[in-house]
Amino acid sequence: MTVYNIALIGFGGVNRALAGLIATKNPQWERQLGFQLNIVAVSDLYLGSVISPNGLDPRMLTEANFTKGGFGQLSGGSSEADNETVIKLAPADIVVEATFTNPKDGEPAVSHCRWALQAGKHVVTTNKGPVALAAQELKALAKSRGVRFEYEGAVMSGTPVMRLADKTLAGAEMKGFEGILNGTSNFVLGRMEGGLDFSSAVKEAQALGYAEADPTADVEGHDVRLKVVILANELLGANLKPEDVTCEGISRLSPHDIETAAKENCRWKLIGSAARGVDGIVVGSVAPKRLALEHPLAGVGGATNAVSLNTELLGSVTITGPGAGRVETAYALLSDIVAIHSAQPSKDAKEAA
Ligand SMILES: NC(=O)c1ccc[n+]([C@@H]2O[C@H](COP(=O)([O-])OP(=O)(O)OC[C@H]3O[C@@H](n4cnc5c(N)ncnc54)[C@H](O)[C@@H]3O)[C@@H](O)[C@H]2O)c1
Ligand SMILES: N[C@@H](CCO)C(=O)O
Repeated sequence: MTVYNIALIGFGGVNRALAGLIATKNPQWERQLGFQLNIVAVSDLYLGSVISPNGLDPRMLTEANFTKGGFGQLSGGSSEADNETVIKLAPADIVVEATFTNPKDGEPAVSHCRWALQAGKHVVTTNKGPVALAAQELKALAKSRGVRFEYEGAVMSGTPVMRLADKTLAGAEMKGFEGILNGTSNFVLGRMEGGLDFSSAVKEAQALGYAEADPTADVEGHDVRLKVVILANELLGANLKPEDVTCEGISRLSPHDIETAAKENCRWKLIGSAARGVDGIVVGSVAPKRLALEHPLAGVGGATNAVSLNTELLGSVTITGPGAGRVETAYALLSDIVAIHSAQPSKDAKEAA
């Protein structure tokens, strides 16, 4: 049986949900996917760090109500988060990075990924910072160490937009994309259309686990800007940086704007897009747009995301699905591990060699 030892960096909504899935689904994964996951370390800014080479009980991790520094009570634990030691020294095959997204320089998550890859460990992450700001460096580093850097959950949560484009639409010649790429702002717009005020709607999105630690990133469009950068660089071969993408969020839309649009059979949506111009240059933008109700993106509600990929050979292909959520995003991490598993000879075979 293949068992991947994993180290969780960050133990908030997403990594906790992954631990919860491990607690119940390992036997099923062994049958259906050919592997089980074993958590050998966790490090969290608030809770501290713990390394346990034989593995930690995932149920205990998710059900214990740890308070600040609580990992210090566990065998092999410390009340301080020593990410560097955990990443470099824990006997993990895969480091799962799910700390806060830092839209400015991606740190400390970029360093977390770098340390792991340098140590010959695969990295799976839902953190947009390292992917938007350092993907080229981290992909090259992974290649040089014979490991993988996977990040499907950085855009559209567990909805597989990047693998769809990379694998299933290979050769279709991508020209651009446009879509709803932030679950929180889409949820907020829908709740405001239902009469709720802006800040109550944001609070609901936070309680449901959709929002960033600082929800300003969601409602001011900064989160979508990172996703536009990621998709433009991945799908269109661009080399965009966040400052190359114009950005306006939804915070300036008033209840009156939303009401007026509804009366005129329209709906506001926060749209992220990028396209290659005739000069070959890729241009990206984030802005609220008033869409007629017949527009394919107008009916996308709640935290659901949708993106239409404009291809040369197939025309427009739209993928829609969850754009945020704890379990939905934990699924993205699982899908990354499935990709790692599929791409390499079995761990058992390597050990036998
Ligand atoms: N929640 C979603 O729907 C979703 C979807 C896609 C991507 N993401 C991304 O996934 C990541 C995790 O999301 P989440 O919802 O679990 O966030 P969260 O805020 O619930 O959890 C983040 C955790 O990371 C810990 N942390 C922060 N900085 C740290 C550091 N330097 N070292 C160790 N621990 C640190 C925090 O204490 C917290 O427990 C974020 O980058 C987010 O942008 C989230
Ligand atoms: N805060 C983000 C999470 C997914 O990246 C959103 O609401 O879409």
